[in-house]
Amino acid sequence: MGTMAINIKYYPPCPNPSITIGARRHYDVSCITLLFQDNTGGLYVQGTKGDNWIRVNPFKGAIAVNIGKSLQIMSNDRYKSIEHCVAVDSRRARISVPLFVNPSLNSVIGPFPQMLKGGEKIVYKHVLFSNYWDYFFRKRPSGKASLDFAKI
Ligand SMILES: O=C(O)CCC(=O)C(=O)O
Ligand SMILES: [Fe+2]
Repeated sequence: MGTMAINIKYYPPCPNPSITIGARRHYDVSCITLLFQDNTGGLYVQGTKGDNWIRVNPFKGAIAVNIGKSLQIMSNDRYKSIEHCVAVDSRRARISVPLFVNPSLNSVIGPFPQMLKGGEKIVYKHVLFSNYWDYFFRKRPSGKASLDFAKI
């Protein structure tokens, strides 16, 4: 069984958005993050070539699903985690509610055999999730290089 954690985030209006950031660029350590957001907007994800930020426009009733680093390991890179950040708005407050779905701390994570195509090279070893968690948060703020911990 995994664990779930919910955050409730309030971003007040900010008079100077060009020199302020709501949430720094980072990856999530989770398997997946379900993100409920109001209609203010402000979430950006990194484009796949790593050179542009794409605005995730809020859509009434929609839940944004973000892949985290743990699912990237479990899927042997088939599902890649995405870097994201939050910009603030000069006039409008924003509320977002991310629900993080994580492996339990005492579980061992690694590529699922069912996820591997025939002959696919395994790129991650099995690691205790609590050790990976510690490593990830020692590498604050971004989690960017955290996959090194599990790389073969
Ligand atoms: O507020 C948001 O839209 C995203 C928050 C986030 O990325 C996080 O809490 O990890
Ligand atoms: Fe995040």
